[in-house]
Amino acid sequence: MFTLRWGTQLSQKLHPYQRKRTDAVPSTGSQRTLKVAVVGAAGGIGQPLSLLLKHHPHIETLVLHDQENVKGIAADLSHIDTSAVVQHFQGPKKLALALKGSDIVVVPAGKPRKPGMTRADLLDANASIAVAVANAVSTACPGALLAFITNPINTIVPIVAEILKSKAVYDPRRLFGVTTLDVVRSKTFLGESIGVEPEEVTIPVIGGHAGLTILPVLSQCDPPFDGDEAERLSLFHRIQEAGTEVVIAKAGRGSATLSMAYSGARFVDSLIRGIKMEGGDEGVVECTFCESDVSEAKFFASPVILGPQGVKEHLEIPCLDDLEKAALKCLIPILKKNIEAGIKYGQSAVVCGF
Ligand SMILES: NC(=O)C1=CN([C@@H]2O[C@H](COP(=O)(O)OP(=O)(O)OC[C@H]3O[C@@H](n4cnc5c(N)ncnc54)[C@H](O)[C@@H]3O)[C@@H](O)[C@H]2O)C=CC1
Ligand SMILES: O=C([O-])CC(=O)C(=O)O
Repeated sequence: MFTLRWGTQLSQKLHPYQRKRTDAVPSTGSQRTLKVAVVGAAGGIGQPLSLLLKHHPHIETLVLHDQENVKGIAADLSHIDTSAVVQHFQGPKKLALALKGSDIVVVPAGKPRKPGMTRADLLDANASIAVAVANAVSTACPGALLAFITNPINTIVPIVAEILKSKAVYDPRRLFGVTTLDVVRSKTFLGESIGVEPEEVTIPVIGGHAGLTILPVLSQCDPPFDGDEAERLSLFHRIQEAGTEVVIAKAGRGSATLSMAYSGARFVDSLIRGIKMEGGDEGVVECTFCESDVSEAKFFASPVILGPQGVKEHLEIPCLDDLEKAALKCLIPILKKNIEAGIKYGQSAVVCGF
């Protein structure tokens, strides 16, 4: 029978640079206790993401929210023989009600790219969605772990932080931009290149989630990638431009949805394993875009250990080789600019009372 591989198999192996921990608490078992909400559940990512989450052994209630009608999607999912209860809500007026008491809110709501667009071009269309979700979270579930998939991630996450700050509910440990797809792609492409199963590959991907801000740390790949400089550069470029590869292939019908749903489900699974303290000695490690002081940028994608409150510990930026050091130097000013745009947008949204 087909079974999804939740838990350690679906997540990354221990990173080579990760410290062993001694304060881990044993698994609390597999009771369904959690309420997880998907905002944008009718979309290209939202539907397969919800399908994957319907199978999760710890999810008791799966909430689907969208501005479009999700009643049919909820009816469809509710026939699957797993016991997560599916609820559905439509429209902005129902958003706070939908999110009430959620433990995790994952947000794939928003416009995707068309060929010729950058992720930054989505800001005008998607920023107000992020503001609306942040406002609703602040009253309905201020303690929830909040994971944004909506692009442009580098700017959306700082916007949300400003809105939550204005409501006095911002906790940097609980706000994430989902960059797991960059790790998933890196594992796949490196697995092909090295000649091993992609599941066997571990590699941190740091920085942000757009073009040059995506920095796959090839030098820390396990098993090692020992391609020559031309091969390294070509792989580096393919990982950075993988989103565009899909946008071009879809020819106007959006961007990555299925690989993103898989990656989003994997990230939610890691958040859940953090909540349930299921990471064993090593803890649950994911690369994610969140506020930290590990770099010169206020928000940065890097490996973190997840726990019940979200980020439990930021791991240091992995050792970089000369190519990666140059890439980091080049990405920091771009990322800072993206973040600054988000802070400005968020602050003006607060002033305007959105
Ligand atoms: N972080 C990442 O790695 C990735 C991010 N993305 C981003 O994910 C977002 C969604 O992509 P797709 O699912 O392909 O788009 P889509 O257009 O297929 O789905 C978006 C859904 O959001 C809903 N929506 C829009 N505004 C809403 C609101 N205010 N409240 C509730 N629902 C709302 C729409 O009705 C639609 O059902 C895009 O911004 C895309 O760029 C896509 C791939 C990877
Ligand atoms: O490229 C896009 O617009 C969607 C995205 O973020 C990705 O696939 O990495």
